[in-house]
Amino acid sequence: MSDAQQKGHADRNHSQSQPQPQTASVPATPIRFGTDGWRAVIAEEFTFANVRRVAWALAEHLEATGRAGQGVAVGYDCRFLSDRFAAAVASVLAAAGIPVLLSRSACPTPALSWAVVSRKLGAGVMITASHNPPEYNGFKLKGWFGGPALPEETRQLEAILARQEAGRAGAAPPAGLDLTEARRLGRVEEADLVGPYVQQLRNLVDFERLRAARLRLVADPMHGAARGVLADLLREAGAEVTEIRGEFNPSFGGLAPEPIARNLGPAVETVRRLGAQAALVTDGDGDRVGAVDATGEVLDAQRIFALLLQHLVEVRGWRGSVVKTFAGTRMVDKLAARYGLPFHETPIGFKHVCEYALKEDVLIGGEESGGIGIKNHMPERDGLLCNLLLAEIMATRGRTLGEQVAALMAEIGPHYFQRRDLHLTPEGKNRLMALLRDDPPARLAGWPVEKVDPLDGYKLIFGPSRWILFRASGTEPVVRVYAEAESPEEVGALLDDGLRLVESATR
Ligand SMILES: O=P(O)(O)OC[C@H]1O[C@H](O)[C@H](O)[C@@H](O)[C@@H]1O
Repeated sequence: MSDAQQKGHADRNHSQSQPQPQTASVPATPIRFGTDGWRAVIAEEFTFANVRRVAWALAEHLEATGRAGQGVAVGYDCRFLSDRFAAAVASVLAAAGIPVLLSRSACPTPALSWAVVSRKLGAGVMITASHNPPEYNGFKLKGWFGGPALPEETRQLEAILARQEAGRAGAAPPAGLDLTEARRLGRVEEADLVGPYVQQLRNLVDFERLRAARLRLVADPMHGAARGVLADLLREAGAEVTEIRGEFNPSFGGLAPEPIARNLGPAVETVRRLGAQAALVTDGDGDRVGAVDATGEVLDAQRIFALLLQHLVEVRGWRGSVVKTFAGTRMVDKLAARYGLPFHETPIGFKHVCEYALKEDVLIGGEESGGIGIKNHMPERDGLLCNLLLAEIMATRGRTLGEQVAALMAEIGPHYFQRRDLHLTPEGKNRLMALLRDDPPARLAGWPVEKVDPLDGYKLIFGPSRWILFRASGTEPVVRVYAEAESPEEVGALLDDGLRLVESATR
């Protein structure tokens, strides 16, 4: 990168002796990276001392992999103290002699990722707990390619953390360099990460087509890091936009910033009241997409994934393989087969999609949770880009999203989906998983189980269009039960019977 990086690199050898260790107790629970990064409750486990520990371990990891000199981008979302945690990360990395590009303001996660890719940095750190409730914060690690660090990399980082903690015997990690001093030494450079990212989105989306359509839209960033950014882009694209939940509000108005039906009441209400053509929604850090149709019905990410795949192939004429994680809809399998595209299914976590994107030409990769990434950008989810493409679909087809889904289902068959999140005790969770492993039911809701797939949790499969999956979340203390079938009633029946199974296993 810039001079700052160069200087920081040159200073690196002298820096190890500068930071002065402070004394503090060892964290009660070991720091673990879950489905995507380390998440914890603010002030309980997510403390400045622990954030510094993770940053210090990251510095060692980057030295070991030879990427330290390339520098690290550090960004943050709109959560409580996120800017301060990001500054703590920057100061520790700077103390280790690593050049840091620190975001000047809160930014969406894909903007941070784009900074890593476009400036060819060694890694990225995003302070965010994504879609989790307001009491959480987190540390997402991005690899040099912009996407979530691969499983092997997070394992190495955890191992370094464990070793450093054992060796440190109660002392806190170095406090880091004072930021003013770090800036003076050229080890920390502050920059606008949003502007260059917005420019990249302009290159990827058909703004002319959007301008001609003059859509009426609601933009709902859920008080998250895409606030202002998505709405401004849509306005630039000629849409008449009403932004809701765009104020800075680290308590997220009492709803978790996860774009699923139970949190989308305000978007549904606004679409209905204004007669808008859709609401386009992003999660707390802008890497997930959600939407509400003109009818006020929530469009889940399964349908969004299918619409985007269809658009990229049929309208853009793009090709490449299709990757979905384990809870993804069968619509995607069907479309990949219909278009003759290679198809892969992975465990949950976009890092697994990234593994494919790094070794082959992936057209689109995505998840039930709303994290979807496309080719010609970066191997990373991008909620803003997906929303702009949804607008592009409406503009191209001259239809609402709901009408486009209906047209698609008329071609490939009906697909309905629902997810329930259950708060079980750790023992309850273990008993449920043991039952599914050792003695899964032969039937559920009247359908015979054809296969049990243990790729991530346990998926009971009933033919080509019905399944139910039981799986422990890696980011929240819940067990998720996902089901897909041919009608909402069938999904309801599967979930009811699935929940009875959970009850009997955990009683
Ligand atoms: O179901 P969970 O383990 O909580 O994971 C849900 C999601 O969490 C994070 O957002 C990850 O980045 C995603 O890849 C994953 O799909």
